[in-house]
Amino acid sequence: MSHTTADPHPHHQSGPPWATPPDSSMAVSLRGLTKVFSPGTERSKVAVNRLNLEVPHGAFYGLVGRNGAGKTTALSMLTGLLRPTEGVAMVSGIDVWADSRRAKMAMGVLPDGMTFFERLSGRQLVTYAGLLRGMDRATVAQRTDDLLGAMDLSDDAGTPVQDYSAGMRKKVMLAAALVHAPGLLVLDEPFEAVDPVSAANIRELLQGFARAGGTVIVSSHVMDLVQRMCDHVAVVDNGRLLAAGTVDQVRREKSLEDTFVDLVGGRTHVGEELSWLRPR
Ligand SMILES: Nc1ncnc2c1ncn2[C@@H]1O[C@H](COP(=O)(O)OP(=O)(O)OP(=O)(O)O)[C@@H](O)[C@H]1O
Repeated sequence: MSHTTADPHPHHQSGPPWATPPDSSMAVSLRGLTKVFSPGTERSKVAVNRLNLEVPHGAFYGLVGRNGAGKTTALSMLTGLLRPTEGVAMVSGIDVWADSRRAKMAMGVLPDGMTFFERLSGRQLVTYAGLLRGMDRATVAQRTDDLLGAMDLSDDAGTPVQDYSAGMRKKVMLAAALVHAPGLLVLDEPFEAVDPVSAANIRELLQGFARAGGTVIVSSHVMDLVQRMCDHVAVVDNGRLLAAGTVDQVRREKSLEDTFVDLVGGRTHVGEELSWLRPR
């Protein structure tokens, strides 16, 4: 039996399967971005399916979708961490997979659930991230202090990252993503496990960055947060883009949460299906 899901492009066009080329005037332009895991096997999975997206410079873009919708996979292909099966990811006119070194210099990335060099202290980790980007020591030292302060980590700057809580790890990784002041920030679930005071500080920092012309892409499950914080939003489900645009265009007159549930469907009537789940 053939597994048609393994091949997202069954018609084998000769040229690329997108109508217009990537837009190099955008902060991010995705064309036909596709990831098939374990192609040609029974476990074959199309995690991201011909994603097209335009992110203008200065946008604060939210990426929302259910668990397993393909957000992390899409962001990993955009940031040079996971090679696409097909399609193009462009950052400020730089093709991420043709010129990944230059593309990576242009972005700050907070990957999902990844911490590197656990034995370094918070200060060492952020310092290392800065030096790795070719910055001079004095500037790195100044920015590291500023960032650790903004993340409420000054008191723990000397503690090894392996002893940090989940929220503290998230914050120190965010500081490491910001230290070289990139034009584009790509942040996977930046507020997960972060306390409300730190979240408010980070939100303010990111909004200031976007107001100054920087571009931010965040993935999140928290619709209320996206509605309040972002000016644009993209909804993905099953690897496909369901809607994208300004938050007001996407949600129209409703709340983003209601629009999201309408778009992706799938509300289960838990009360009926789990009727056994009742305290006796
Ligand atoms: N390395 C992998 N091998 C096989 N399948 C994978 C792999 N990584 C992700 N997937 C599958 O791809 C789909 C998309 O996963 P992804 O992590 O991108 O979702 P997500 O939208 O980030 O989800 P969440 O909100 O739960 O973090 C899921 O069905 C997942 O099981």
